[in-house]
Amino acid sequence: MQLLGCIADDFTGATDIGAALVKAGYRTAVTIGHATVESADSVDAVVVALKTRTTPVDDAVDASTAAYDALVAAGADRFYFKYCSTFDSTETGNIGPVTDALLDRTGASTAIMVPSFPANGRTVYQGHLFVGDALLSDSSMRNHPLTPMTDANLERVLAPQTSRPVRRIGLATVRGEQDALTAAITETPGLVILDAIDDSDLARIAAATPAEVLLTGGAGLAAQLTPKEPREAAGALTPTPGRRLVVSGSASEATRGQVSAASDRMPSLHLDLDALGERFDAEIDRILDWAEDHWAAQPDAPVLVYATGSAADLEATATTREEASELIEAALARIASRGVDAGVRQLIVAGGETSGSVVSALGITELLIGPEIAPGVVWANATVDAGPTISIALKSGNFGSEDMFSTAWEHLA
Ligand SMILES: Nc1ncnc2c1ncn2[C@@H]1O[C@H](COP(=O)(O)OP(=O)(O)O)[C@@H](O)[C@H]1O
Ligand SMILES: O=C(O)[C@@H](O)C(=O)COP(=O)(O)O
Repeated sequence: MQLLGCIADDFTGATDIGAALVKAGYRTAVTIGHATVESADSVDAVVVALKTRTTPVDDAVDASTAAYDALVAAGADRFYFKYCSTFDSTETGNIGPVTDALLDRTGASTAIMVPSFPANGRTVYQGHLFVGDALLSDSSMRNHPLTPMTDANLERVLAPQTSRPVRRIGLATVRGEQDALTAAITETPGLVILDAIDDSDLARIAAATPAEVLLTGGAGLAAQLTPKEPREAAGALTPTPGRRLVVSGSASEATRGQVSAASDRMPSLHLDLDALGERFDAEIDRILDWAEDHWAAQPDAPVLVYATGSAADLEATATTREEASELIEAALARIASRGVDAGVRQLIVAGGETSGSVVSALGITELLIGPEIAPGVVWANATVDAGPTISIALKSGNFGSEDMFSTAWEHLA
């Protein structure tokens, strides 16, 4: 038996890697933050979705090692720590500390660090992470509300987060002889950052990395792994008919473009943080009444509730960013859950942290991966609080085409 155990540091990342593994031919289960992996016997990979990207280091380490233990109990014998393709982290973690803890737990001496995701424009060259044609530090990630990324040099970002040596392997070695690449990966213990600028680089890295080395990175590398017995990629899901809702807590550039495109095409409501801060419950009631009017008038049309439409919104509140972000996540989680009570069966959630809050509020424990909407974004089916099944798409901040809030529904058909 060979079961790949993946630990994802946020929920959008979990569906991102789940989709990549399904495409690579793995039968894959995505479980939400809980330790029992019920379907392990019938799958080739299990992804445990955590919400540890921005939690305190100790909490992230505890949750990740608990997930690791559950995966071992389920029979996993190879491990993958999935973090963001833009290496989202703070000065203290959590990429370095979680990698260290997983190395301690597995007994492996080496971890490869491979955030590249070429299909979404994330590439690593000379140890520097690019987003499209810009260095990470010149991309919109520089202004992320929770994990601003102001340095594209991955060695410099990672070194303060880990107690182990950090080194890197350049593109010439990645593109050279496989044996030499394997030797370069394993020659000394530590965390090894690898250059990769297209999928064939990732395929070479996947092929050259021995099974005992801890895999870490974005979903791009996962798409190049090969299961023992490759299966056909997942087919279409059976969508549940019902109302459609988009909740967006993401402040990322791509989401802002999607919000702006959607405002011309569907009823859209911008969260009023001051009103939420002063009278949370009454404001949620008002938003649900507003949505109900639109659903009643046009049952198939989606409605959008969003936190940030422009970069200026990030500065516009009287509260601190942390308070604003907590308020937004709480509000969108409540709106999604009240929406499901009101008949929403097709739901898009934009933002990784936001997805964590919404999925937890809905009591979802497992996601069944379905059709792709865009690279890294998929529909999944999930049971809400042991009640209705809904189709849900967890959209990472910077993924998806500009019109996806109005076109994603077509992929469910
Ligand atoms: N206008 C705003 N002011 C403060 N925080 C915000 C604002 N808009 C969004 N946020 C917060 O920023 C975070 C965005 O993170 P996330 O949901 O992961 O989105 P992304 O996938 O774009 O990174 C969330 O915690 C959200 O509540
Ligand atoms: O690897 C990626 O880029 C995504 O899977 C991801 O983790 C994105 O995070 P959010 O932008 O916070 O959704």
